[in-house]
Amino acid sequence: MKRNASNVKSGVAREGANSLLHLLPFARPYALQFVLVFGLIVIYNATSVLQPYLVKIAIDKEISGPHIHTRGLFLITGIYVLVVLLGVLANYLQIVLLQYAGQNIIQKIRLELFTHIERQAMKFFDGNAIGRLVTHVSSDTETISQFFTQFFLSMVRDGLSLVMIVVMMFALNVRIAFYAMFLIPIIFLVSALFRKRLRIAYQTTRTRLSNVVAFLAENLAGVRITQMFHQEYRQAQRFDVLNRSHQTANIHEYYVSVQFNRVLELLGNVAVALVVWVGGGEVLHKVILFGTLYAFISYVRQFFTPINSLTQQWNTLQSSMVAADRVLRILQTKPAIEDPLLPQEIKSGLGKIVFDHVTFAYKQGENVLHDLTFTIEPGSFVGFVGATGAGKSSVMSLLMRFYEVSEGRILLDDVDIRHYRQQDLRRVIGIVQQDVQIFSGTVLDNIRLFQTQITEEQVIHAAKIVGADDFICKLPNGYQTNILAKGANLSMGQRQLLAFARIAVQNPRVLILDEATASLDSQTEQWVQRGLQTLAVDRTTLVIAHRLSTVRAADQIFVLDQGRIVETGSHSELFAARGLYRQLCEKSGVESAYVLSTNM
Ligand SMILES: Nc1ncnc2c1ncn2[C@@H]1O[C@H](COP(=O)(O)OP(=O)(O)OP(=O)(O)O)[C@@H](O)[C@H]1O
Repeated sequence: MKRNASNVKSGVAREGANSLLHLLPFARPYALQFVLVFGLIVIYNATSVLQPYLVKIAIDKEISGPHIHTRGLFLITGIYVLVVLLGVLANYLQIVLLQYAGQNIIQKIRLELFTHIERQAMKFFDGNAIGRLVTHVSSDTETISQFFTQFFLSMVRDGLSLVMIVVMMFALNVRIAFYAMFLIPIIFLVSALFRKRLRIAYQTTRTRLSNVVAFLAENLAGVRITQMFHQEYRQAQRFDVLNRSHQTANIHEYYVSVQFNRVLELLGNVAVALVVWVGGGEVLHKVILFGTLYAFISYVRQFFTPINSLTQQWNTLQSSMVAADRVLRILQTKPAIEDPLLPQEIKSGLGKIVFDHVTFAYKQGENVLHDLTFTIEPGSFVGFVGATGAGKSSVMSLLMRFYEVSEGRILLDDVDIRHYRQQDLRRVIGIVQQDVQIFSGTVLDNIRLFQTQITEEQVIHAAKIVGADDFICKLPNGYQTNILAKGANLSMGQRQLLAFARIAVQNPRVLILDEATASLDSQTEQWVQRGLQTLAVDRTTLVIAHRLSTVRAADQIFVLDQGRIVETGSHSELFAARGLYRQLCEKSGVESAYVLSTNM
């Protein structure tokens, strides 16, 4: 069992390492910077090991020698200062270059990730929570950059530093060097023991922090519901539990880290004591000079810094591997819907729509639409009605090609929509949903969706057509008014009118209204209806409405039931047929009153 677990673990590590390798091409353009960084690290390390050696020369030759050489002492002090300055400069340049490369690498990975996510079909978003995608684009890329900056830096700088220190010690005196090395196996043993504890502590803290963040994101998004159901106290308690568990993990992480550092410090001091004991004896017996002993003490002290740093880097490596794995998994997910190699131009047709034996399933084997066949004539106004879950929105999603049909085909102006480029298709089909998406920016930006080639005059003209101009002009800065997050400073009806203006600007030949008026009060619904009527002129318009009044004037109404079209006809035909449509009308009191009055 244990073996299995370790096999799984090594498999995960291998995958993580492979993922990091796959991301290396992002670092390739900065190869020169990395080479320069390497050179600068060598200079910096050389200056570090040179410093104790210069002091040794000063002590042995100039201070404790038979003659006092003030000039020599001055010269060595000067060289020492120059060496220190060179080290500082090399270190500074190395950090700047490495950060430059690291930040450029994340910027490129982030852009690639974002554009890749944007190209994905809706199926991808069904399986990947938005919160997680945000984490991948923001913090996972940041973690990967630490691999290029911290991990790479530490491996080269600290690894080289250890080698240089050991070489210097052996060059100075082999016997004392052996004594100084005496503790190395113990240091490695301690490091290995702590590495595991540090890794677990680090991962626990990260996991608990992401729980806190996920809870926070979910709750802030649903804060209205929390307030509506007076759940503030209960949610705060749940948050407190998560927050405390993160606090405990964080304190434990520091505790392990401090323990490790102190043990290392203790071992370092034991090593110094050993060197003082053995080296001091050698000085007394005049085998070595005092300066050499000083240099040894300095090297032993220097020796522990890279060991500490290298041990800590395992955390960076582990988290970079996990992050690289997640990022790569997204980058390697091919969009479920691809454009054809030789796309067909969308000709200026009128917007005829044909569903030809269309069957569709979100999950294989669970069909939600069954063998739908119908034709919508260009410029007509059709309604889709049916109980919740009947499949109305799914029909529209297929027409927009957010999902791919499982069987059959959909034609727009007699061409299978799979022969068009998705961009072209969506340019000629406009959709307005009940929940209007508002972006940060001005009213103008939101209507023209940041397409600056659309002039302000065109935007104003579009707003006038749908009747949005009136309320926009009353806003503090008119079209230049900044809209608050999620359109908080606009009413639901105003947001709908804004969405209509968006459509009017784009001037698509097909218009889809997905329950656009479902939650408006009757006054607002009236002006939204007026906007809609103007918008629908000369366009094929498909409306989904729970309020049947929205579609009673439709040329044709499709009644859906469990993914099948069960009735088709005009309002009066369907009402007279006394089928499902009539039942739906009678269920909604307002509708039946209207319908009955018009039928009498
Ligand atoms: N993204 C999805 N993944 C899996 N199943 C889905 C998804 N979207 C809808 N469904 C399922 O497909 C069926 C049809 O849903 P659809 O949203 O098309 O119905 P609808 O008639 O528009 O309902 P409503 O009026 O409530 O919006 C339902 O059973 C629903 O649970």
